[in-house]
Amino acid sequence: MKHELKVMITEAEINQALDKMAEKINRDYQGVDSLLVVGLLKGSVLVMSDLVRRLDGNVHLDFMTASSYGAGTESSGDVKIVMDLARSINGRHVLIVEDIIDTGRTLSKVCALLKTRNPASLEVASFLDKPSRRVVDVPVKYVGVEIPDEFVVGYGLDYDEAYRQLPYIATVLNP
Ligand SMILES: O=P(O)(O)OC[C@H]1O[C@H](OP(=O)(O)OP(=O)(O)O)[C@H](O)[C@@H]1O
Ligand code: HPA
Ligand SMILES: [Mg+2]
Repeated sequence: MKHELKVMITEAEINQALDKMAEKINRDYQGVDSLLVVGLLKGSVLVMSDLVRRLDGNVHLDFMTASSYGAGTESSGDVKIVMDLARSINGRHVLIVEDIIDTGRTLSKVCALLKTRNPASLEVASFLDKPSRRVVDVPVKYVGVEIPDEFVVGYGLDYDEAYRQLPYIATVLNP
């Protein structure tokens, strides 16, 4: 079936939001000798690459794969760590980058796990935030855009793995 998409956030609006997020992050981490940016695959790939290009200082990258949404639009609630980080985060300043925080289950699980590994600091930057859907409370220090309770695709976000490559964010009118 062909999906009908309606643009919610344009490429220009994404870039404006990224500029603001990066400005805050650069201000907060000024003077920190190195920042480890952790992208949660696969959703964070686009925001990760666009955000880190805007960061100053000594930035290192690592990735983790967490997955809870199968083929549908509802989280299974069962968050699996499919691939772990490549290196230790002991004593590191860690910034997790996500495409979206929805129920909060993914970030809650990942933050709890990473906290046990003694980072010097641990914060979250999520491009999208759907606060009305939250089931688990997770502190997100940097948010690009707050959105209403609609299933969105594009800019890393998928519907059954499709549409991640879109340079804008859209709603699916006929899921
Ligand atoms: O706040 P939550 O309700 O947990 O939802 C947010 C998470 O769900 C999506 O990932 P998904 O598990 O679908 O994997 P993906 O990143 O590979 O798309 C999205 O990328 C976030 O990681
Ligand atoms: O709105 C969404 N779209 C795609 N994936 C998601 N994972 C959580 N929420 C969403
Ligand atoms: Mg994800």
